[in-house]
Amino acid sequence: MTIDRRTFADKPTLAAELAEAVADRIRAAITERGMAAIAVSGGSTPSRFFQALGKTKDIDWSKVIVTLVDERWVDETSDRSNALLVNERMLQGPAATARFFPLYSGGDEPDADAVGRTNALLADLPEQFAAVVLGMGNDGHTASFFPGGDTLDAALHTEGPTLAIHAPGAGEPRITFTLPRLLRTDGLYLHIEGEEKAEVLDKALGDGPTEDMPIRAVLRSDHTVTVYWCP
Ligand SMILES: O=C(O)C(O)[C@@H](O)[C@H](O)[C@H](O)COP(=O)(O)O
Repeated sequence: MTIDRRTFADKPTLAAELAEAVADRIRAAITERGMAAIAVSGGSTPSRFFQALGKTKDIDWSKVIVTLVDERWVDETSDRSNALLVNERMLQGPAATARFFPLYSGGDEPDADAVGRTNALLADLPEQFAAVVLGMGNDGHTASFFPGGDTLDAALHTEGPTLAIHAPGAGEPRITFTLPRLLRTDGLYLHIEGEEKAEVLDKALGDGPTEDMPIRAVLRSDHTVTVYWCP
């Protein structure tokens, strides 16, 4: 478990610095492997970071695949859609030529057919992500690894690449990359803002079961986690 905690003065500074770190990972992956894939989180925190990254000009965006670490099971017209957020905030301007792999594949429920359709699309992803950017909820969830999730154990321990998960705190049904798949990444970032989330992170770094705070499975993994935080 290696946690590299970085503190920034404010949200715009954090967004610019995180965008630069992810851009560096993308450029390095393109140089080494000819292409780059990144997986990003939805929610309310990443908007500024998406805009900063999407404006980056010195990336060959046509060699970049963008996907989500998790998605709410809603179509892309819903204001709950993480795909909508990424499309509106990141995949504009220079980044508009990137390919986007959605996790939502239609229908009311992420049933076996629907998840099968998503996983078939994701077969075109490179083996290794250049960067994975996680968020965290105040209940200690990350991606859609929610406390009380009906498939939490499988989400934390199987190859996936994705699976459906339902949880009391999740709102709608979710689809999420599994943790083993997300850990196949060059850079692993946790983007959190505000005092409350710093306290949640401190608690998660302490002793206690993973099921209570699933972010612990990430923090206790072999991968270095670089935390980007600002007040
Ligand atoms: O789709 C989602 O909800 C997520 O990807 C989720 O894991 C998110 O990162 C956290 O819930 C933090 O969300 P906020 O940034 O809104 O606090």
